[in-house]
Amino acid sequence: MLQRVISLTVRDVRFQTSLEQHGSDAMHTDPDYSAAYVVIDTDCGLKGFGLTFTVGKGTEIVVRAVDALAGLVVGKSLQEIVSDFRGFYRLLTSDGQMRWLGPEKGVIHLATAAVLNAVWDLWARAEVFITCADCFFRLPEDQMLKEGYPAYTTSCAWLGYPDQQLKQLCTDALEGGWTKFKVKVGADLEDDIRRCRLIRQMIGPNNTLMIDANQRWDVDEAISWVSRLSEFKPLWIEEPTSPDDILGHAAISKALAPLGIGVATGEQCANRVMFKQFLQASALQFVQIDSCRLGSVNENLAVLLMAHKFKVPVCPHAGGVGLCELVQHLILFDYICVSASLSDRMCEYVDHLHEHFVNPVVIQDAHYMPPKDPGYSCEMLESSVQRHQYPEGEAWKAAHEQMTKA
Ligand SMILES: C[C@H](O)[C@@H](O)[C@@H](O)[C@H](O)C(=O)O
Ligand SMILES: [Mg+2]
Repeated sequence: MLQRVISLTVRDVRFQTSLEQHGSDAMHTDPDYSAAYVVIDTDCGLKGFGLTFTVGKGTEIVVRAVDALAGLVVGKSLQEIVSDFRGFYRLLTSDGQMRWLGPEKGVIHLATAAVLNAVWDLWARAEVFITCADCFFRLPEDQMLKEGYPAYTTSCAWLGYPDQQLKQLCTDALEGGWTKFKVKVGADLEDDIRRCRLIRQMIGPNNTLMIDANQRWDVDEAISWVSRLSEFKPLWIEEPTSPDDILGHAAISKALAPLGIGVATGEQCANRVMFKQFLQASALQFVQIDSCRLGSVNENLAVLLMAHKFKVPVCPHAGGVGLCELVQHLILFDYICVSASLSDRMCEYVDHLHEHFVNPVVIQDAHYMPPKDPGYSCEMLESSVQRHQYPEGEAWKAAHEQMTKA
């Protein structure tokens, strides 16, 4: 058997996280964590699972884009794909007609990520992975197996959470061994001051605080707003302004450096070319790769190598639905094969929706423990997919009925 791809299906799967304000921030006030979920079937029965993350409406557009790319995958053998993976990547991103939709940005690139994530999953399941015998790689690998990769939590302080909930979640997280916390900011300065003060008081001076504005400000506004929050000693301000404004980020970085605050960005950084310029312009101090925004493992590896060259730490964006499951592979690769450093490095963790995965992430003592099952860890439980498929799944039918009653 050639492991030839015989079909590629994609489904629109959405979770009603907005009901309880999970995932809310200054720009995305009612996110329903969602995925365009891809399954690749091969002639030998082996399957590959992939997804890209979205926040609700519009997932159907990503689904259509995946459908449009499917013809480039179906009929190919896995061998044909991986023996020239660069060529295959270019086939998906450089189709003479479809590249007009990007190139390598927006909906079409999210779709590319979903497809390629499934191809990587298929490849990983097909191969018996050979552990690196080389003693340099061996050491970091053993360390990861024993201790795991350090994580930080964003789950305590979504923007829509009331103070009481924030306090409770923070207390629980501290008890659970968490030492690094991210707080959403950017909608109202007085609220931010109150919430940051509360969290800083609870976590004490030695734990780490990060703040995230999700692109809410102009450049000057970002500098003055964050300066007002500097007394709470955040390690970074994340996405202070438009994700495309490289020189704006450089100006913010320069202005905040004397306050000891770095700039982090990447969850909406369109592609490796943008990352290259961010790095060249000293516009970020923390690289936040994203497993679904960039073109899967292929493009993320390019960014990891560039970050290493520029000596900028990588702290991946995760959370959403399935992002933790995916990105743990990338950050482990970064540590074992590229950076071998944990200095200023940590991977985001968000405590939602893991129960819908066949092999959910394992967190121990605020660390990601290396996944043991073959593949890219984003196979969802079929029962969850069916229940949450939009709009026909039971979860959505029930929601719709409730809305029509009200
Ligand atoms: C809408 C989402 O929850 C975002 O708020 C989230 O990705 C966030 O920016 C993060 O850094 O985790
Ligand atoms: Mg963010």
